[in-house]
Amino acid sequence: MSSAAPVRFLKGHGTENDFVIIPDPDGALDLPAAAVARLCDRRAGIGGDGLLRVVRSAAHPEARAMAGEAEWFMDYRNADGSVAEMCGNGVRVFARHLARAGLAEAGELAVATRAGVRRVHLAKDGDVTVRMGAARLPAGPEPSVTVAVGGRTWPARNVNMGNPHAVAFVADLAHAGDLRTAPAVTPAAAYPEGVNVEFVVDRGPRHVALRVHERGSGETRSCGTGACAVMVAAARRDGADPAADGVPVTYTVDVPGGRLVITEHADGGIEMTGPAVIVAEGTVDPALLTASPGAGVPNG
Ligand SMILES: N[C@@H](CCC[C@H](N)C(=O)O)C(=O)O
Repeated sequence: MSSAAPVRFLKGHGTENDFVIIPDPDGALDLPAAAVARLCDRRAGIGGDGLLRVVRSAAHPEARAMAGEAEWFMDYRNADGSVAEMCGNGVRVFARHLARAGLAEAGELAVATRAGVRRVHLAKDGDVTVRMGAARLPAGPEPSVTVAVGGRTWPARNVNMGNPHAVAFVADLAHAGDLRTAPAVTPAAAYPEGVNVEFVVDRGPRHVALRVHERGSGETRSCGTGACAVMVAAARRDGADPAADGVPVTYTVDVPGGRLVITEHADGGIEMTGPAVIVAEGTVDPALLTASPGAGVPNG
């Protein structure tokens, strides 16, 4: 262990989309992309699909304007260290951590994210519900982008949940292959900041299942924003549009790591319910945050 003070962490997941949680209330930690990637490394670090830094909104330049509405800012990073606007599973786990740590009351809670303030409802135990905001997608029922893996291509819907998604309905989830590399999405100009790609099959009426390749993380066991994007794409495909019909619609979305239940309301707002679990906590050797790439962390 290096002589600098150890850094506290927790580990949590939502439908097995797993996160390193770093409490940093005053925004005092230097967390460059390389340090985040080392913390998320599953062999040489703690391991996670992403990292949730827990910072007071007032202490973070990107969140200061939201401080009156939401005391805490979810500074979300992907496993490669890149910054993302929003993480749907992450925000449930973030809220669970706040309540468990006595930093927020169970019940209604606002969390600042780069995509804006998200309202969370959590009981002491059990599932957590998040108001995810409205989806943004091109008008009309037609897919506007194409996803390709191996020799196969599919039409896909461009759905923005604060972060970008391409949703492709496929005959079999196995057709997505091993997803070790990112699927090709065209036109690339539709996603100047990169894209998360969801592959979807039907499981029954208003019930679908997905696999996802996440921007900055690779294939994960779940993606909350992705599941919301899938729900909206499935609803439009099925002829349902609550903002136009005035009738809310609910889908069950199975992910490799569990199940999410998602409702689109008549005001366009999307509500997602799913689990959020903290599984461990401890301290990290601060050398992990400063080690040069490939150097590893010295023992002792
Ligand atoms: N797993 C998250 C999404 C995390 C961000 C994503 N990889 C991106 O870069 O947009 C979720 O649960 O929504």
